Amino acid sequence: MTQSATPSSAFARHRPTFLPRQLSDEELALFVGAGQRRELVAREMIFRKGELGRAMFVIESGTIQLEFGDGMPDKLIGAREFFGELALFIGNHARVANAVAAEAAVLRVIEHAAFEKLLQTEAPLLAQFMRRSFSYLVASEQQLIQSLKRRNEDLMVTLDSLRQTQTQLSTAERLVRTDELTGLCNRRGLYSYLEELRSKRLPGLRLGLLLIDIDRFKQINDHYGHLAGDLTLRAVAREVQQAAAACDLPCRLGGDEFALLVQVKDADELRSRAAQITSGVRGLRFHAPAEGLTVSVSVGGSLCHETADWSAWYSDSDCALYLVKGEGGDNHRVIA
Ligand SMILES: Nc1nc2c(ncn2[C@@H]2O[C@H](COP(=O)(O)OP(=O)(O)OP(=O)(O)O)[C@@H](O)[C@H]2O)c(=O)[nH]1
Repeated sequence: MTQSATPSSAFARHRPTFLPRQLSDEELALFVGAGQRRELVAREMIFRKGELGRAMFVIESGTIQLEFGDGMPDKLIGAREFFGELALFIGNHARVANAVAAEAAVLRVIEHAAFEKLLQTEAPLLAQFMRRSFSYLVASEQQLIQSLKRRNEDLMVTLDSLRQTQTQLSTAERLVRTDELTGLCNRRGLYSYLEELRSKRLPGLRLGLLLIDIDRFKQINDHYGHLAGDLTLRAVAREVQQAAAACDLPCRLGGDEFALLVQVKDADELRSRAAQITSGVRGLRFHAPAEGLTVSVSVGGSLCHETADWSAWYSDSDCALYLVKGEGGDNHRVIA
């Protein structure tokens, strides 16, 4: 490919693509003879995108920059090349790019009337010129379609990786709120649940809090080992989970302490949930390494005052739990 005139240093930095569109000696002579000479200084505008054109241009010397915009790369064209020909082929054609002198240049401007005249006197040469010109335009369109396809593919890949990141983020967010050992919500999960509690309330139901603490859990660890302790925590977590309805939140607050935040009709329903947990845990049976182990829990509960907050609810239920522990555990007590 023969390159056009050297672009100025400003253009060398963001050098656009060169495209071969050089006229033959005969075509050049024809257009130089028929066109008006126009001299341009660097950065002089020839036409703007969207303007209706009625002339084509042949470059005798210098470099012209075609700026298509919309993220398309600019083109630099030079001596013996031409541009703006669609205005003559189609008539009143809106320019598809800005044309600006990249450096001082000399053009031949072929107006509509001059072109019509050439069509009559130099038909074979013009037919050859037009054929070549159309082939070039078709090739450019195909190039454009290819580049749009590539851009579309790149966009799909970016979208895909964004979706993956989104999934990873929501997985990470879920993990941060989940207790690893039992799969229940952890304290952080409980706090974010409390922030949205208002939107989760069901009409006509009271809020109740049960605190569940495993009795003498340290002894279980000491006697049966830490693994058996973990099995116990998982088994108790399942019992707490089973006592929860869809609108309730079972969670592990830490160590051997669990909580169940429920929405119930009254204190009796809260008591029956507490009883379900104590009897469920009492009935647990284990395989090795916790064979022979029996477990019990103490459950303290209270109905939550609507105007109070978590720390007040916790403190009320903890008082009830303290009473059960003081009486030897394996029981429940609900303060209404
Ligand atoms: N296996 C196991 N043990 C844990 C875990 N987290 C805390 N613990 C143990 O749980 C025990 C809790 O002991 P305490 O707070 O004295 O409670 P307790 O022995 O149940 O005493 P009471 O509540 O008064 O009956 C400690 O020995 C902790 O090391 C855990 O994730 N796995």
